[in-house]
Amino acid sequence: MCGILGIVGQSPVAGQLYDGLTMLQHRGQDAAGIATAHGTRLRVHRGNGLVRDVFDAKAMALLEGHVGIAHCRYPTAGSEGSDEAQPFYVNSPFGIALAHNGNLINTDALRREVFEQDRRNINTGSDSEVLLNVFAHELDTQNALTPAAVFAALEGVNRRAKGGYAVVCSVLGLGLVAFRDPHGIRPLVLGKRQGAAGEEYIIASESVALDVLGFERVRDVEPGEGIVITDGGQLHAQQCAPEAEHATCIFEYVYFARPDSMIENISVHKARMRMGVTLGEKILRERPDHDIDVVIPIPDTSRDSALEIANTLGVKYREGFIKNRYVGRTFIMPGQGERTKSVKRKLNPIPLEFKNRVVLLVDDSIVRGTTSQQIVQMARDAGAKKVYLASAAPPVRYPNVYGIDMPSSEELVAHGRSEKDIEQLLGCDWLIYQDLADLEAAVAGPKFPGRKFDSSCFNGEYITGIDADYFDRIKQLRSDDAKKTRRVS
Ligand SMILES: O=P(O)(O)OC[C@H]1O[C@H](OP(=O)(O)OP(=O)(O)O)[C@H](O)[C@@H]1O
Ligand SMILES: NC(=O)CC[C@H](N)C(=O)O
Ligand SMILES: [Mg+2]
Repeated sequence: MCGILGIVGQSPVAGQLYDGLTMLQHRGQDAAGIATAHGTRLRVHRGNGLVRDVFDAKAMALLEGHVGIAHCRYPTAGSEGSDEAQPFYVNSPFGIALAHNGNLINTDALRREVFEQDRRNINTGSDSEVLLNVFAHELDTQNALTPAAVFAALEGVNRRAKGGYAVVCSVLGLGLVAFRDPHGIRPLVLGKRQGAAGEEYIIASESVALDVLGFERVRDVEPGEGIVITDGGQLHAQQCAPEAEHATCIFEYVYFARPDSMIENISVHKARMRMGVTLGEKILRERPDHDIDVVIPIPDTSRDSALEIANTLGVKYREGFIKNRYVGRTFIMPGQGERTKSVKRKLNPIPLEFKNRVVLLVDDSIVRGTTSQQIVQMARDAGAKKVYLASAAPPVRYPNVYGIDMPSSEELVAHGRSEKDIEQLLGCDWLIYQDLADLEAAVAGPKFPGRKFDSSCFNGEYITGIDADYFDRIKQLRSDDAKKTRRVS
């Protein structure tokens, strides 16, 4: 998952883009970049690393302009190289920089089309560079640079691109353009702020970026909608795709987003708390006479649901694992070796919370099982009498193809295994998963009962439809083995 944002301000925006990007760092730790529009030039600075590593004072000073976009990357396509850091830039038409969160599922076909029909070269393995060139071509055919021309171009993009995409672009001579795929798989939110000379706007992956910069949340960008905010601060919005089923990725609520974000008018924090209540109720249904002494979260993301499980069970909640604040998120690290090593460096137990107790460890999700396998052992080593494990999400059995890098089902611990098999593999005394219907109801909450989500990694139902051979192709390109081979060669 990547983090994206764009700002149209009345004063230089580079510093604000930097601050906003640090609020989205949890969405991508591999690379970061900013592009600003200044007169007739688009200034771009990008590179591998965390936001704080990529930018220094000199780079920031060059990022002049009152309009700009920013990106932090968690790769799902191409390589991890610095040439695939975003924003991407094309000089024709007009000069466009683009930042993309998501993943296209027809990249290969589009790449061929772009080369053969649109006569554009794609220089990297990135799906986002392909998307930029599709947009550039469609805008070029409009022979105008107006909001109406952009909306017509976006109709073309939405016809051609398939998959998950939330996008911000800086178009020289016009302003900021944003759009979201017709199903609204990836999140995108619009905010505004009163400047001295009128309104200033922001568009970002998550509302936390708005909070820190003093923008008020206006609304989500609608699925299939295009938004143009001109350099002068005029906002234009139009639907650019035929109506399609709205299905935001449920994994945003489970793991990706920060709890202090609002996505589609749902508080991520509250959604996670409700997941805890429903899972607590399931535990009580399955084991009314349970012997759990203490509920312990596996920090960070599981905390909200773990607390509510404890409240529902009427059992103590204890922070038994202390997180090293200088180690990032392990799941979005690129290689399995690094992920495995990082769990130990990241989480350390406080033995007195485990000694002679029956502990219920709670995680938000179990994907490859990297975290849970080690944590269960750590709990035993710390003296736990019995170790139970609860997952606030159902078993992840299918690849994600819309912006989460889990391309190969064989790498998923739950793939092809029963819950009993997984319990054994993870080495716990009892493993309990949330049911999918409960997860969906918990996220929808009382305000949006029956709301539909993209839950493909749990049920294998892909909202865009998917070619039968797609999974084999991405497995060859993006499995951990394929990445390892690429790094060595
Ligand atoms: O089964 P796995 O493949 O290990 O993946 C799932 C784990 O990875 C994530 O934690 P992460 O360390 O990325 O971030 P967090 O600190 O936000 O929980 C998630 O919260 C689970 O703990
Ligand atoms: N996680 C994402 O949103 C990734 C964006 C894009 N597919 C890339 O790999 O750079
Ligand atoms: Mg975690």
